[in-house]
Formats: sequence, C-alpha cells, structure tokens
Amino acid sequence: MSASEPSLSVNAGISKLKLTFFGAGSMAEAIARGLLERGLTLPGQISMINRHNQDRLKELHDRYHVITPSTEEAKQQSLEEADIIFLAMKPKDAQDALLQLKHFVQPRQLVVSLIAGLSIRTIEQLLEARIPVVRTMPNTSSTIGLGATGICYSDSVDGQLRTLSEEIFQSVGITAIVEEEKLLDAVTGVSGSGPAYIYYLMEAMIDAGKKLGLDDESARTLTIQTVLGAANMVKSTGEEPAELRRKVTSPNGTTQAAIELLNSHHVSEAIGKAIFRSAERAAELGAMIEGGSKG
Ligand SMILES: NC(=O)C1=CN([C@@H]2O[C@H](COP(=O)(O)OP(=O)(O)OC[C@H]3O[C@@H](n4cnc5c(N)ncnc54)[C@H](OP(=O)(O)O)[C@@H]3O)[C@@H](O)[C@H]2O)C=CC1
Ligand SMILES: O=C(O)[C@@H]1CCC=N1
Repeated sequence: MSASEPSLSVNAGISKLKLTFFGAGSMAEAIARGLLERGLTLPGQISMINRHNQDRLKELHDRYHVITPSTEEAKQQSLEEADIIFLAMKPKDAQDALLQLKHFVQPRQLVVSLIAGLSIRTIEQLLEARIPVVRTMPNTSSTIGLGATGICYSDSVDGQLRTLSEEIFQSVGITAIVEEEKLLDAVTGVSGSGPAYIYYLMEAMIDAGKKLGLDDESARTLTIQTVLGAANMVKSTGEEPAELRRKVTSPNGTTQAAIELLNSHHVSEAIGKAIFRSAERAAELGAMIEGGSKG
C-alpha cells in the first residue's frame, strides 16, 4: 500500500463500509446510533462486539438491529472483515484488546480510537503495524447528533481517509481537528468529560429547585430549558458568555447575589481545575497503557 493510495474504497461513501465497534459500551452506542439515525449507514453494516456481556449485545441488537457477533470465531471474522475498526473499550482494557487485535488487523483497514489518553504511537506499537490510525475524543452527545469530537491523525492517514473520518464524526456533531496530538487531552478535559460537568450543574439546580418547593417536573423542565437556552444564546448571538452573564445580572439583584456566593466558593477556579485534572488524567491513563499497567 503506497502512502498516496487510499486503503479503503472511500469514494463509495460510508454506507458501503463495514464498521466494527470493538467494545460495545456507551460511547460505541452513541456513535452507532448517531450514524444510523442520520441515515449514514444501515444496521447490517455495523458490528458491535464486547468481551462477555451477552445481555448488552442483545439490547443493542434489539434496539438498532446491528450485528452482534458473540462467538470468538464470529468476533474474529468481524474484526478481519471490517473496513473501519473503532476501539471503544476502557483504557484499562485497551492493552489486552490491542494485543488480541494485532493478529487480525489488516493494512487496508482504518483504526479509529475513542480511547482517552491512548496515543497513536502506543496503538501502532501494540498492533505492531503501520496502519492508518485516527485518534479521537468524542462525547456522548453524539447520540443525538450534538457531539463534539476532537480528531488527530497518524501520518499514514491520507486526505481521503481524513475526509471520511471527519464525515463520520460530523454526522454525529461538530469536529475540531487537532494538529498536536497532546492537545486531545485538553479536548478530553473540555468536551470529552464536559457533558458530565453540565449534568453535575443540572443535578444541583434540580435539587435546589425541589428544596425550594418546586415539584419534580417543574424543577426538571425549568432546568433543562435554562441550560438549552443559555447554550443556544451563546451560539446564536455570538456574544461572549461573560457579556451574556452581565445582561442577566442586575446591580444588587438576585443574580449578583448568587454569583457573589459562587465566587466566594471559588467555583470558576474549581471548574478550571477540574478541566485540568481531567486532561491530566487522560495523560496518566495513556502513560499507564504505554507502561503496561491497567490503571
Ligand atoms: N463515555 C464517555 O463519555 C466517553 C468515553 N470515551 C472513551 O470511550 C471508551 C469506551 O468508554 P465507554 O463506552 O464509556 O465504556 P463502557 O464501559 O460503556 O464500554 C466498554 C466496552 O468495552 C468492552 N470491552 C472491554 N474489553 C474488551 C475486549 N478485550 N474485547 C472486546 N470488548 C471489550 C466491554 O465489554 P464487556 O462489557 O463485555 O466487558 C464494553 O462493551 C473509553 O476508552 C473512554 O475513554 C471517550 C469519550 C467520551
Ligand atoms: O471518563 C472517562 O474516562 C471518559 C473519557 C471522556 C469522558 N469519559
């Protein structure tokens, strides 16, 4: 395979490619569901394999009608026949899985990793192959087409494969190409783990609303609409969050009182530290896989 030759027949489009999710958890489901719901491919083109959770495979098959090979032979065949293999297991399981995969992986295939921290170099070393690798950091909002995915390419990913990879993740949300691989850890801190920070905030808002006397449903719907509205305001108006916040904050009013309380607890600083810690943890997980430890 020469570097300028596309390894897959990408011209035919995603729908013609066999996609195998090696790991059948939340993130694999988010992307598979996004691709299916956007009509980018058909269930018969998607295989999802895991280690031993048969109930999970049945659930995925019943829900999406995707192929869920369960015998070792069928799993192996699915990995061998795939055009694109998505690495979708937890970092602690990545080393074992890649050592298994190295026996089946083919130079014509594209490997797309979703694994936090795992470097392209480690993937190539464990697979003992110079195979095109796309390292990504998506998030679970891909499930509803509102994902945010950071993408980085190994040198052997040519222009057509780059376009194809971007198309896959753009079909489930927005993408940001990261030239410097290390910055995927920053993407992990901001948007990979990001939905959890927002859910954390929402949990607190709903809880406080209920404690103030709102019924469960009102506390929930008011919180959801507030988060949706705020995100859309930033997006639609193009204004900075700080400016939009200023417009909510009347002098000596309720918002000022609330923000003063948040500032006295150093909440902004804590959020910044949390994002740094997530990025740092991604690097730690990558180093552990590289060093052969399970973390
Ligand atoms: N969840 C998220 O928000 C995000 C996750 N990621 C990354 O995605 C990856 C997957 O995360 P997530 O979906 O949450 O994880 P889950 O725990 O939900 O799923 C992991 C899956 O991997 C399978 N698995 C583990 N080892 C093997 C193996 N040797 N062979 C085959 N399958 C295996 C598990 O199978 P079984 O259950 O049978 O053991 C399970 O189906 C992680 O590396 C994470 O860093 C990235 C961005 C966001
Ligand atoms: O928590 C994790 O490790 C994964 C990676 C980014 C979001 N979830």
